[in-house]
Amino acid sequence: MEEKRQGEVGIIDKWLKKHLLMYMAATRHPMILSIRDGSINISCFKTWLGQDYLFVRALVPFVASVLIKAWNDSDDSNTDVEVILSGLASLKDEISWFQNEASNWGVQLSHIVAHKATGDYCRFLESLMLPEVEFTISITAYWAIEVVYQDAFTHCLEDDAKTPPELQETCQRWGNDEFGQYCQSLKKIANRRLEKCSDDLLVKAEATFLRVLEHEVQFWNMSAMVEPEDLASK
Ligand SMILES: Cc1ncc(CNC=O)c(N)n1
Repeated sequence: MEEKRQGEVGIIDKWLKKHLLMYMAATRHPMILSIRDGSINISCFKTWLGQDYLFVRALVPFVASVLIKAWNDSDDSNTDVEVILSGLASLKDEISWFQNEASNWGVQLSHIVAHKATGDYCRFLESLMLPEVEFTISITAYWAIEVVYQDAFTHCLEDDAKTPPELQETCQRWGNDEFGQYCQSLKKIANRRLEKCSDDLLVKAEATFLRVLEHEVQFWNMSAMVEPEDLASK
């Protein structure tokens, strides 16, 4: 039987256990904890909003490249393509949400300049878009990118969280059940590919997972910095 027996852990769960500290650094970053306990400085949130808008726009061609790889090499490409396509489609809605949210907070998106962490992360996405990067690697990266936000923002919506009301909608964007299900679908595709790939590819995929976590930590670190113009106005 090829099917995994119930209770048997997949490769990704083994990685999560092995790299728990790194995973927690990305999903329980001080910036997330400050949203959850209500102590967040709103100018950090605004920095994050503008920079994440740039990141999400760069995510579109990356997800499109994952889609093409699913179409070309997946062993179960019908369902894989459908899953990835729904993620790609929802990015359109997400970009509109950023534009609307930015206007509500008085953040001028046309004036946003990428900080180093944003540029580094976008260049990493570009490197993964190259045709020679295998589908197994790119779907693993895609799952990791999504699950960090899903896990982090779900944490901000728990019963005992003191997330400020004006940030709840943001947390809902990534902390809702449907997005949780979506991340599970990506995880299933990635696990299926990882179970049957070569040892060499498995090592590469694990390193890619860790690099996503590092970029996520750097991205939160950057967001937690207050913009110079915000300091000047205090
Ligand atoms: C830096 C970063 N990582 C992951 C996500 C979540 N994916 C799409 O929205 C995001 N928005 N930003």
